[in-house]
Amino acid sequence: MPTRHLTADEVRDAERASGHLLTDGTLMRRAAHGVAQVVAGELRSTGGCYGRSVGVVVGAGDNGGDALFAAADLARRGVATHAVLLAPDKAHPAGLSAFRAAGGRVGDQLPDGLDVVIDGVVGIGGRGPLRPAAAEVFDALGPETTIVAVDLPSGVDADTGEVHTPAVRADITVTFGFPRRAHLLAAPVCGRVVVVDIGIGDPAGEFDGSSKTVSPQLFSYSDEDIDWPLPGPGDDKYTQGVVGIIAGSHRYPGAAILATGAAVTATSGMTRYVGSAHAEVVAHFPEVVAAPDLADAGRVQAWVVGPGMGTDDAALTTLRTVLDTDLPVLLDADALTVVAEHPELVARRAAPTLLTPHAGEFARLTGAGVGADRLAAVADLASRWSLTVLLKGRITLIAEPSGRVVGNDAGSSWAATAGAGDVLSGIAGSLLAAGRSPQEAGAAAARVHARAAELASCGAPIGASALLGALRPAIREFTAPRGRTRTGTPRSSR
Ligand SMILES: NC(=O)C1=CN([C@@H]2O[C@H](COP(=O)(O)OP(=O)(O)OC[C@H]3O[C@@H](n4cnc5c(N)ncnc54)[C@H](O)[C@@H]3O)[C@@H](O)[C@H]2O)[C@@H](O)CC1
Ligand SMILES: Nc1ncnc2c1ncn2[C@@H]1O[C@H](COP(=O)(O)OP(=O)(O)O)[C@@H](O)[C@H]1O
Ligand SMILES: [K+]
Repeated sequence: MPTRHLTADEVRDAERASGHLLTDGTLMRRAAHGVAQVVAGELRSTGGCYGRSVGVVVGAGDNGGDALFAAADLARRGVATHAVLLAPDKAHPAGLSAFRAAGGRVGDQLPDGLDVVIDGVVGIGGRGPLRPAAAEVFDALGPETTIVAVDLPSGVDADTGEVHTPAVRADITVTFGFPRRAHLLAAPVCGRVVVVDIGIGDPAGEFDGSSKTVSPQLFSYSDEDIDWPLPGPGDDKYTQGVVGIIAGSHRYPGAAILATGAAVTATSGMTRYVGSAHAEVVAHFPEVVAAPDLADAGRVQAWVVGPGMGTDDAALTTLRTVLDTDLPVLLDADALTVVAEHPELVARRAAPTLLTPHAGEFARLTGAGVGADRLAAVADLASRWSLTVLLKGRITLIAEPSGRVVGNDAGSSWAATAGAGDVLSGIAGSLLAAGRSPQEAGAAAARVHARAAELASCGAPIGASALLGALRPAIREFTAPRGRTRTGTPRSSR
């Protein structure tokens, strides 16, 4: 099941709906206990709790309350605890009493050599960057100290995921009930995210696209949510969807080879190529059925158009022809530049359409930069143009016109290399041809692409050819245990 990421307001609604659990402090005690459990687990994995030392940085709100109660819990387990109160008059009174009663010490700064420091500066009530006094405390920590953020790393916006400067960089983030948007949108500064059950329910329930639910809605997929198309006993080369790639040129064959190679690798069945790099493509991948002109291409179930195709009149004509069909079309790179000049090309399209811009192409399409709120920006374009938009980056966001957005954290940044986008377009195009919706195709492609980058890299820089080379082992991780159901029902139709 996809995981929904809530806004701060939705979290507050969920907490309020829990009634007395909020007002009598039960939620905070459960939250604090969850934080203490995670910190204790961390200490146990490196030698045990007793005699270890933990610091807490405490702000003016309930986030600081969570941190103080958690530290009190740890103090009772034999951990030496030290607190810095950033706003001494406003520190959570009951939390502070519990902390002192458990033997915790309060000072102006934290001692050196702490095992763990708990960030209880701000949570969902935080606005803007970490203030200087708090930044000073975190800057003084040595690299050996593990930072555990309560709810969110302070200085990170809960809803947009904007990482202000300065902001805490956490090793672990412990949150309550449901992940917030920032846990996905700002994943690289959250570290490992642990969601503790504190007994509250999702206020919006299942997303139904109705106007009562907030829009956009952000989801993330687990590996189990990826439904990769596999050939069945009744399949032949045509039944699984034929993808057509229009990319690259005789002078610049790279994009053609990378996109076509990715399509060949991603699914079984057939890949067609159209363009002046046909000879180079076939030399690399003899299984590709290639033609120089669109008129001779043969039938396909989805088109990928754009990487390295140029932006001249011929490109415009080709684009118009492809977009006039009722087939799914993925537009990338040069095709996006052309569409930015000619938005009428996609305006009346009813067939599935997927745009895959990076930030620069996105700015060309909208006339404005992506800005700090990437989620709002991508959802807005998808809704205004009534098509699916995949915004590339470390966190890839795939937005449908309905306001449903799927995000994928690549987990590493090795894919930030020239030509990696061509590979992504080939993967996503072949999934479109296999009948996946643009959002499903984009989400599955982004996930497998990111995994391939990690597998190819193993800690060293890679080029796009290496990423393509690791695509098959990456896909295998998503298909191996889930090829068959016990009743023979295809998974995609359940
Ligand atoms: N409401 C509840 O029942 C629960 C709340 N919980 C905790 O409570 C937090 C929310 O508490 P609050 O609403 O009190 O808000 P926070 O504690 O997140 O922050 C609000 C306080 O921080 C100050 N502040 C805002 N931005 C700042 C900045 N950049 N630097 C320094 N100070 C800043 C504000 O003036 C305000 O005093 C959650 O994130 C969670 O940790 C948990 O205990 C679970 C239950
Ligand atoms: N910092 C990053 N971390 C992880 N993945 C990234 C990062 N930057 C870019 N990517 C991914 O790498 C690919 C780059 O695509 P693109 O910018 O179109 O490159 P090109 O046009 O050279 O092929 C996309 O899949 C994108 O999501
Ligand atoms: K925090």
